[in-house]
Amino acid sequence: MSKIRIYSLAKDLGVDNHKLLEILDSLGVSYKSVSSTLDEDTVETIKEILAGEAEAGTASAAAPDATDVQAPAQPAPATAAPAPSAASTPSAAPAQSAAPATATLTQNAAPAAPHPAPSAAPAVATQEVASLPTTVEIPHRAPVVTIMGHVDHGKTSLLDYIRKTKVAAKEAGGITQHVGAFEAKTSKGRIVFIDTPGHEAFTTIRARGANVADIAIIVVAADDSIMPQTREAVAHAQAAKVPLIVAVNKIDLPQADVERVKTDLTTLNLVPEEYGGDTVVVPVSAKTGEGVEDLLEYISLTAELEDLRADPKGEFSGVVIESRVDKQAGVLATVMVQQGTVHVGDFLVVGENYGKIKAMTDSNGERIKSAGPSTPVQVLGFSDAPSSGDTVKSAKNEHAAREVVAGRVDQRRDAEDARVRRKLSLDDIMGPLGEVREVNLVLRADTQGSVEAIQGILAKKQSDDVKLNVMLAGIGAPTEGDVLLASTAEATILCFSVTPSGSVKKVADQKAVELKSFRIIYELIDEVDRLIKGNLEPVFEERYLGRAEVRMVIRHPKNGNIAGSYITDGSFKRNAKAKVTRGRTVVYEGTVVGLKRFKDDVREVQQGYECGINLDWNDVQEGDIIEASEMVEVQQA
Ligand SMILES: Nc1nc2c(ncn2[C@@H]2O[C@H](COP(=O)(O)OP(=O)(O)OP(=O)(O)O)[C@@H](O)[C@H]2O)c(=O)[nH]1
Repeated sequence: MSKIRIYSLAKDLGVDNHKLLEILDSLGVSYKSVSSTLDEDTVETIKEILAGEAEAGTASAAAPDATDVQAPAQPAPATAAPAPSAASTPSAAPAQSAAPATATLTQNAAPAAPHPAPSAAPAVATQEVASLPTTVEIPHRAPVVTIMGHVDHGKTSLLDYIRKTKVAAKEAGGITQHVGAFEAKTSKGRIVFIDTPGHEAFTTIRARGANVADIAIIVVAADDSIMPQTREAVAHAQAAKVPLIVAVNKIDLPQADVERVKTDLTTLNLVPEEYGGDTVVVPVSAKTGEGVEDLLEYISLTAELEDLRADPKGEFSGVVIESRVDKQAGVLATVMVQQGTVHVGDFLVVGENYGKIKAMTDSNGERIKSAGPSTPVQVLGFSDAPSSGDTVKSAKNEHAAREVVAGRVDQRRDAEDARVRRKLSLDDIMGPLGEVREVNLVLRADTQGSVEAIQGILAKKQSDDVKLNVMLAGIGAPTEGDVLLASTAEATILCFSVTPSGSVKKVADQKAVELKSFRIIYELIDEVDRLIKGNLEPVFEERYLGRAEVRMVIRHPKNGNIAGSYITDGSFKRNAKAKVTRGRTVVYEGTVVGLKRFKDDVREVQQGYECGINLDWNDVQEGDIIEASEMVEVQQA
């Protein structure tokens, strides 16, 4: 017998994937995903364990106890893991979010109740899980998937095929509007596809701090293999830390070469499972539909492992996917519900605007009254079009919505003011101590050879303190996509022997992304050194400034006691550190908060002059010696 994947074995044995993962955990067998393969010995051991459990189950069935209450009275058909089939009726499939233990049990199968994440999962026996109260658990939600890939590799066709076969056809006369997302019903539950260009899901939306996609499908045409935008798509998915599945499309073409794609994927550090890695590669044809069911099943399996949950009863929050202004209807915004439930009539706040939902439609264009997690809805009711990636919250009433908006306006103004006034404190400059700093880079060069050479040098520059992350390394001039990636990941774009176009430079400027071009490799390396240094924690040392003798104490009605002093050595500066000694004892350490010459505030006073020193301390006495010093950054080699 050859190796078998975990999910295939689960299907063969009629048990839940999580059940198998629990057994593997208890056996100490490591796996990366449900599509990891198992060897023959492990399969035999699993079968023995399950047989043992079945026997024990039969015995306990004879003498039922409290944990068996959920077992069906009649033997049920094996529906726990239906084989993917285009013929399966969508309505028969329990929605993933409707997870309560309503699924019929097979003899060993766990109910379709929410499962704990496999890594965190103690090996709880199936029947114990069945007896746990499901009410305390946050229900599962449907996965949100985005499809990305190189131009013409078939993203739109694949989405269209899924939409055509998996979305209930609209009633005649109904108008289906483009809302940027749709829901597919599969034999494994609901899957939500975002059909805005994948880049947007990962750049515009992520740049605003929201993450809308749970899983990325990277489409690669089997006759073309890895292309520049494939690399970009992979980099985006990796930067967003979402699991990715590779769909090798166009396998119906005679020149299709799936094996070549698999080999090429390894150059992106994506090692297909067949080669011992953990990248799921699914051959499909958007034209004939071959493999599409498998792809949907892999999406569901990945979602199951991700253990995606959201509370429909929790506080509502969502993300704007897209918005447009309709001449007749007004502002139409597509919002992905992430938490809680949104209702017609609710007040929503987005950015510095709010609105009351006048009407809501689902992705089929049907009017709906409410929507729960992982549901894309088109909302009518905003007065201004919100931007993609904006977070949407609800407010109790109009008054509360206004208050939230007013608070945000204030906050923005304060932040703007602060940016103008900002002076860095030592803590700001130094940041948290002892952390490994990361320098994110996007690398563009003229040839594969240059890319590899630069990457080789960069690898040697890493240290315990600084990690260099090359988010994307590609051949050719940087693209706007690179800039968006760099902006989200706070990366610097380094170009070697390639020239960025004017439009790319403009976007980089707008997004405040550093874009630097080099013709000499050592200059590029010098820049990397500078970036590394910029990331090193600066070292400061205290440097002596001067000394003053307190000759009289001046009582000031507002500023307290001021030390009328004579600078005997060096100089004094405002904001310098101050140390006061009386005899041999240090009586005060603080800051020179003010310096005066006669009635004027001054920044600095030199040796030989008299001045008033305000220490923001009232106990200064005649005869005290004040010493001033300042913190200076030490240049590191
Ligand atoms: N033979 C074959 N052709 C396909 C398949 N999928 C897509 N195509 C064709 O490939 C071309 C590009 O497909 P699209 O779906 O527009 O590709 P895309 O990736 O969405 O392209 P952009 O939106 O331009 O980035 C079209 O002519 C499709 O008909 C497939 O599975 N088999």
